[in-house]
Amino acid sequence: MDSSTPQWLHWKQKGDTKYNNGNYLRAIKCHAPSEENERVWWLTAKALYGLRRWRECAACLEKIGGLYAETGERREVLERCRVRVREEEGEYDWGGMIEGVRAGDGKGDLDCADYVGGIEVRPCAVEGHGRGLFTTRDVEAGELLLCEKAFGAAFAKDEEEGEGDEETMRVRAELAMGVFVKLVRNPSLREGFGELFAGDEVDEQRDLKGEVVVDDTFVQSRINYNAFAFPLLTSTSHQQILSHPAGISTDANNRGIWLRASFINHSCYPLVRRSFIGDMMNFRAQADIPKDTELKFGYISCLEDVETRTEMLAKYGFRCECQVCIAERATSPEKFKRRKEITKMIIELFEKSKAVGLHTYLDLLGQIGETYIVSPTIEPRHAVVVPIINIITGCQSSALHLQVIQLVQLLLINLGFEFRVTQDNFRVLRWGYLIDELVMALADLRDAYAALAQTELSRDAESVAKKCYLIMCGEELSWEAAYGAQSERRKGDKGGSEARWATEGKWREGGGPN
Ligand SMILES: C[S@@+](CC[C@H](N)C(=O)[O-])C[C@H]1O[C@@H](n2cnc3c(N)ncnc32)[C@H](O)[C@@H]1O
Repeated sequence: MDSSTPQWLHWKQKGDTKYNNGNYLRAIKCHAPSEENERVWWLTAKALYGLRRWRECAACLEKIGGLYAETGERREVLERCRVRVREEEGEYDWGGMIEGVRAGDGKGDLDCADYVGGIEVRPCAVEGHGRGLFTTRDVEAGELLLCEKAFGAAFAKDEEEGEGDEETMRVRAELAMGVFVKLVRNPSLREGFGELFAGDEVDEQRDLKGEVVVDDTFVQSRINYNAFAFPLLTSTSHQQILSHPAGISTDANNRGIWLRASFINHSCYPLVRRSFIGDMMNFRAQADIPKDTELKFGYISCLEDVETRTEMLAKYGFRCECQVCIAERATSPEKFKRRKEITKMIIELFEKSKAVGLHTYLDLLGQIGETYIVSPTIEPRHAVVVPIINIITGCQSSALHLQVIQLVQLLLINLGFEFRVTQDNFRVLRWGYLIDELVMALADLRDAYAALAQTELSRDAESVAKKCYLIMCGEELSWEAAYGAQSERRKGDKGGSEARWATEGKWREGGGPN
């Protein structure tokens, strides 16, 4: 230090350098020893904001406000702190967040706080499952259980610009580098990151003080087990899934890591659904869930067959023994063969536009059902989804509203839902397995009831459809554009449902039951 430099200025300059390098905690330590200097407090407040310590940041700004004249910039940060505190209580401006993602030019780095509702990390009772996320109270289907900002995220370039595997490698490397730099600059974040599952045999280095060394092993071992790809907006990928033949989202090449969400274990029959608005991940309950239940969700697509799922999960170092896997493994090869044959028969009927009545399709769908050895509440009957969706589309084109209603109800039963329908009331009693196609089918149910002037039933069907949409996409605001009165599908475009058939054969207009 130059002897002419006052001590407060020396600490301030040191703190500024640390702050500019993103080393917030050290910045606070440098700034704090100074007297109640306006600029020092302001930098301290900004450092606290960077560390996501909103309440302390607000207290700091209020302190400056009490000592010095107000400035617009400080008022703005104080207001942002207040918004963050409301977010911590579960009050989010979903519309503003969607706008933020759209304005982000391919990046979804949102300035939002985390919300944790009715869940906590606990050790699992099953040996080898480590820790898991459990409900601390009864929760209802659709409830927001977690909204968490990524600890680190890397965003893929546009499809055209990206170069397949090379782009995937770039995104992975960017994520690892971003996490590494963050941990090196902010020692206070190391403990939380270090808590993540890192495999059983990770060889971590310790320094002379016994503290873990932030190196490639420390970062990469945790990224391997906890990071995953995510879309910028799940509402967009929901539409893509419905309109792409193979049901694959083209918008999930970004990669991120979330600390709290990382404690959730896998099941092929998930109880929660994860969705994204930028780098904010939402977990919503997919059913009414009692207190003290372990929440699980699908690490991989649960629509794959059990061999593929087992292979995909092997990279996480475990074999899934959930209810679906157990049932599927116990099903004989003959039953799988029969399932395939019947599905093929249904496709052929469609392709040849044979004049068959709905009862023929219902009979064949029933035969698919007989190839399952347990109830759909245990193992959802995925094999009926594509046929039913296509038969619904066929019925719609012939204005067969009663048949649409019958088919959507059949789909619900095959996915493990239980419901009650009276003359003026349609209510879900038990939530089953949620898939993107179900939202579309429930919107069709709403339209079919409306066409038959069953207004109350149409309203109830829409409310169930909207709840499913909320669970799948995280928010309801985009519902109107996707399925509302002004949406393309209400104007005649059925959201590409015809293309769903293309996985096995091609659906043609005019096919289906008569
Ligand atoms: C993202 S972590 C989940 C949290 C982890 N249980 C913990 O204690 O930190 C993923 C790891 O959890 C374990 N795991 C997750 N789901 C499992 C399941 N269904 N059966 C057995 N182990 C599971 C596996 O070791 C997996 O690699």
